[in-house]
Amino acid sequence: MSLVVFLLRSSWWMVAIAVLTGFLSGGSTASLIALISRSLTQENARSLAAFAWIFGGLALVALVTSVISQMMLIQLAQQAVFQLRLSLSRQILASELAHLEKLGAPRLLATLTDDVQAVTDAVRLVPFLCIDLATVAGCLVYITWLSWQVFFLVVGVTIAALSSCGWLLRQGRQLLARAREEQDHLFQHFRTVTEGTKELKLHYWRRQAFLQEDLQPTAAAFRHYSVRGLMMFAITASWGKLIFFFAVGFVLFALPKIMTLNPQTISGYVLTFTYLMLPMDRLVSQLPTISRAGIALGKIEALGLSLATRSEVLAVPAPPNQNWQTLTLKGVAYTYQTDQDDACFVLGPIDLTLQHGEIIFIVGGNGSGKSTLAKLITGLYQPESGEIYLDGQVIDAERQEWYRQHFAVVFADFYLFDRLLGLDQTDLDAQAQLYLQRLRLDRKVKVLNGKLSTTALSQGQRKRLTLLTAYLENRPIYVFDEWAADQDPSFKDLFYTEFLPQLQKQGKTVLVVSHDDQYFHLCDRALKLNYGQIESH
Ligand SMILES: Nc1ncnc2c1ncn2[C@@H]1O[C@H](COP(=O)(O)OP(=O)(O)OP(=O)(O)O)[C@@H](O)[C@H]1O
Repeated sequence: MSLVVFLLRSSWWMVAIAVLTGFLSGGSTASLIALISRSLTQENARSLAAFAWIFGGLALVALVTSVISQMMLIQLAQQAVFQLRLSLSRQILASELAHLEKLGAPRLLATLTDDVQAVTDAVRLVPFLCIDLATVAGCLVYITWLSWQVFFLVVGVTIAALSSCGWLLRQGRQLLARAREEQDHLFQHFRTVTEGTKELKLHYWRRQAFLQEDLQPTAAAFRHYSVRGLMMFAITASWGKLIFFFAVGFVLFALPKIMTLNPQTISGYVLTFTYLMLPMDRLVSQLPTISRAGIALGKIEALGLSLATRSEVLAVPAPPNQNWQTLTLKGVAYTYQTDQDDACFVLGPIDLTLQHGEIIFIVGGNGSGKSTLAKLITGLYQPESGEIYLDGQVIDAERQEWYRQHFAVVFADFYLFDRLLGLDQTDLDAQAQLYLQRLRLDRKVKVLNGKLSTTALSQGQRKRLTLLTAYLENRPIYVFDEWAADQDPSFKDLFYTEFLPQLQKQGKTVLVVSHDDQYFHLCDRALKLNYGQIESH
C-alpha cells in the first residue's frame, strides 16, 4: 500500500481539494517566476506597472492556495495516522488469542510503535512535498511554453535520471526492508532488557553474553542494512543532482550554439532552473523517509491481513445469564502448533460438565494443561475440535463474546489495570473500598473516581488487587489460575476457607487451578489433568 493510497482511503475528497489547491499554488509560483523573468527584460513603464499588479495577484493566489492545501493535508495526514493507530489496536484486540500468542508481542509492538511512527514521519512531509511537486510541474509548463524543444530535453533527462536511479532506489528500498526485519528481532531483545533487568543485573557474564551475542549482532545488522540503504539513497540524490546540473549547463552553454535563443528565453531558463533546485532537492532528500513509510505500510498491511484471517465476530454482547445451569464440553481438543511437530502439546479430547454453583479444582503437574483448559472453558481459545454448550446452547462464533461475559478470571500472568474500567456501578468507589478492606489493602490503596491510588505493591498484594476487579465484575463464573501461589499462609487460608465458600453462597461457580493439596478437600470436585487428559473427576 503506498502513501497515496493510504491517504486516499482516509478521505479522497480532502486529497482532491489539497491536490487541486496545491497545483494552483504551484502553478501560481511558476507563473511568478515567468513574470519575474519577463519583467527583467521589460523596459516599458506601463507594462511594468501591469506586471506589478499581476505579480501581487499571483503572489496572493500562491499564498492562499498553499495555505489551504497544507491545512487540508495536515488534517488529513494526522487523521489517517489517528485512524491507523486505533484500527490497529482494535484489530489486535479482535483477533484470536492463540493467533496473537503465535505472532508474539515483539512483532505487534514493533508495528504499533515503529511502523506507525515511520508512516507518521512521512505523512508529516506530504503537504510540503505536494507543493514542491506542483511547483516543479508548474515550472515544467513554463519551460515548455518557452520552448518545447527544451521541454523534451528536460523530459528526456528526467527519464534518463529516473531509469538510472531506479536500480539504486530499488537496492536502497530492499536494504531498508531488511533493516526493518532486523527491527522485529531488536524488539525481542528490548523486551529482554526491560523484563529481564533483574536477572541481567545480577549476573555479569549473563549480561555480557546477552549484550554481545544477542543484542549487539542484531543492532549491528540493523545498522549495516540502514547505512547501506541510506547510502544508496544518498548516491541517488547526488546522481540526480549531477544530471540536473548537466541539463542546466546544457541549456546555458550548449543550446544557444545549437539553436538561436533570445536573452529573455535564456534568463527565463536560468531563473526557472535555479528556482527548481530547491523543491527538487527537498523531494529527493525525502526519498528515504517515503521509502521507509512504504515498507512500514507493507508491514502494517501484512499484520492487518494476518489478524483479519483470525478475527472474531464483534458485537455488543447481551448480559450474561446469571442463572445458567450446565456448562458442557463435548470432545473438546486443542493443540499448540509449534515448529517442531513432535513437541506440540495436545489437550483432550475432553468431555466434561460443570454444574451451576460448584467449586471445582483443576489439579495436575506442571505443563499438564490446566491453564490451557481454563482458556478453553473461558472461551479465550477456540476448540480445535468438539464443542462447548451453555444450557444446551452451542457456543459458536456469534455467541463467543456473550459467552466470555460469564467469566471473571485471574490468570497466573495477570495484568493489573490502574483504573476500574468498564464498570458502571453508581457507588463504585464505596464498593471498591469495602472489598479493599476484605482484601486487607485498605491502608495501602484508595479508590477515587474508579482510579486506584497506586499499583506499586508487592506481588502478593497486586494479586489481591486483582480480586477487587473480579468481585466488582460480579460475573456468574469465577476462575482463579494459581491465585494463591504467592499469598502468605494466613491469606491463602482465608482465600480457600472463606472467599471461595462465600462466592459459592452468592450462587457463583468457582474453578480453581491449584497445587495446594492441603485444601483439595474443600472443593466439590477435582479434575486431575495428566499430559492433557483428564485422569479423574
Ligand atoms: N503459548 C504456547 N505455545 C506453545 N505451547 C504452549 C503454549 N503454552 C503452553 N504450551 C504447552 O502446553 C502445555 C500445557 O501448558 P499449560 O500452561 O496449560 O500447563 P499448566 O498445567 O497450566 O502448567 P503449570 O502448572 O506449570 O502452570 C505445556 O507443556 C506447554 O508445552
